[in-house]
Amino acid sequence: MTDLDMPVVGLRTGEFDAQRAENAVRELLLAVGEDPDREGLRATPLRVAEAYRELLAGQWQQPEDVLTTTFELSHDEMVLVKDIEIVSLCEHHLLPFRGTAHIGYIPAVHGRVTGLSKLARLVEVYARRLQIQERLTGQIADALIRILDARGAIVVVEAEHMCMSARGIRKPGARTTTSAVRGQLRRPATRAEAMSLILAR
Ligand SMILES: Nc1nc2c(ncn2[C@@H]2O[C@H](COP(=O)(O)OP(=O)(O)OP(=O)(O)O)[C@@H](O)[C@H]2O)c(=O)[nH]1
Ligand SMILES: [Zn+2]
Repeated sequence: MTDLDMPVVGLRTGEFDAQRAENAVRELLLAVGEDPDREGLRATPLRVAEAYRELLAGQWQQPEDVLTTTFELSHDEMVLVKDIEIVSLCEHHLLPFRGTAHIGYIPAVHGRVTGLSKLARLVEVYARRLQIQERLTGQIADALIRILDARGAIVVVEAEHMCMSARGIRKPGARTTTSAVRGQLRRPATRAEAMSLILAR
C-alpha cells in the first residue's frame, strides 16, 4: 500500500478525540520514566487533553464561522487592528509560539466591513491549529480577500517560538516577523503607509 492509498485522516475529520489524547499523554508519561498513577499525575492526561482541545480549537473551525457580522459601509481606506495577542502551536515540535498579529484590509468597493472583534476571531481560527508562522500569516490574509472580498489585505505576525527558546538553539528573545500582503496593499505607497502604521508604537 502506498501513501496515496491511505485513507485521508487528520485535519478536521471528526471531532477532537479526548480519550485518544489522554491515552497518548499517559504513554508519554511512561516514556519519560514517570508513574502516571501517582497522585500528582493522575489527572494529568485529562488536563493535557483538555489543554490541547483548547489550543487546537481552530482545527474544527472555519473562517466563515467567525466572519459573520458585516455592516454595509462604503469605506475606501484601510481598517487596521494592531497588537492582537496570539498563541499558536508549532507543528514541528508541538511547542507554543506567541506574540502579536496586526491585520489591515481595504474593504470591498460599496461593500461590507466586518466587526472589529471578528478580525481577532479570525486570527484565533488559524492560530489554534498546528502551524508554522508563515502559513498562519498567509491564511489570515487570504481569508480576508476570499470571504470579505477585500480589495487588499496585510497581515504581520511577530512571535517568539518556544522551540527556539526552551530547546534546540536556545535563543530566548529571538522574535520572528512574517508578513503577507495581498491585492491593493501590494502597491508600494499603500504598503509603505500600512507598514508605518503597523510599526508605529
Ligand atoms: N519557517 C519556520 N520554521 C519553523 C517554524 N517553527 C519552527 N520552525 C523551524 O522548523 C525547523 C525544524 O527543523 P528540523 O531540523 O527538522 O528539527 P530540529 O532538529 O528539532 O531543529 P532545531 O530546532 O534546529 O533543533 C527548525 O529550524 C525550527 O526553528 C515556523 O513557524 N516557521
Ligand atoms: Zn518548532
